[in-house]
Amino acid sequence: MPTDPAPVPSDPPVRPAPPAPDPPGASPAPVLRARGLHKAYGRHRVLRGADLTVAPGHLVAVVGENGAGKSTLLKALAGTLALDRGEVSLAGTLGYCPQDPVLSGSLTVEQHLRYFAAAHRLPGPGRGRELVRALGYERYERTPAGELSGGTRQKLNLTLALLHDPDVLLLDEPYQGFDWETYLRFWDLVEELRTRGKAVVVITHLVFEQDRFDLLADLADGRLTARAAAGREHRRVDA
Ligand SMILES: Nc1ncnc2c1ncn2[C@@H]1O[C@H](COP(=O)(O)OP(=O)(O)OP(=O)(O)O)[C@@H](O)[C@H]1O
Repeated sequence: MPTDPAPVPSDPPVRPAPPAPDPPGASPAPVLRARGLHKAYGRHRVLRGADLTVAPGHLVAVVGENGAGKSTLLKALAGTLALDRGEVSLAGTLGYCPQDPVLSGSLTVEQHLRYFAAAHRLPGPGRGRELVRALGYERYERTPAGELSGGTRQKLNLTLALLHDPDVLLLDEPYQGFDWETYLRFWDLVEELRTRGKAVVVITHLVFEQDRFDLLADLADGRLTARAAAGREHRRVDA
């Protein structure tokens, strides 16, 4: 009688190979990449093929004339505005601080921290309280947002964007209304994020601050070009 063939041992499960480490000197993979962004409002073509690549730990300034489309670009990167064409890819979590704070006037600062912490499934408002202290407005924790000054509302706006410690932070003129002390605290905070490998994209008009940034991306005619330190040479920012 023929005997059953011996069972063939099955192949060991195939595991995906771990990602190869970056070779020394190689640039890290981008955490945010935008390609060929197009956006028109009616017949007004605001973005016309804008490209942007942001590496972890990089601080990028988006500059440009009033009406150049900087806020439109940031909304498109944040995914809050539908593009006509183009692609945005994000490798990580996102925090977005729009120009106009989206706060509930009747809720206190503390209540905002709690609600947003719950929305992000954080264990509690601990990180929010740290940020409130870092930006120096802890005396307003029990004040309803509707009674805060413009600058303090902006601090709360920034705190909420940072609450979940995002990998990429998009800031639309974040320091409008900040006093000098808060402005300095803001930059300390950004430096701390950067040293932890977080990427930060800031719309700014403060071009005298250019030494702070890894890249100064100039938006004109719907496209971004990198402004060299001397402010003269331009190249595309999709390297
Ligand atoms: N929802 C909208 N509908 C129609 N036009 C719009 C809309 N939002 C922006 N625009 C127009 O698109 C252009 C770009 O606006 P955007 O706010 O993106 O510019 P910006 O560079 O951020 O300006 P600023 O420096 O003044 O803040 C402007 O001409 C603006 O009037």
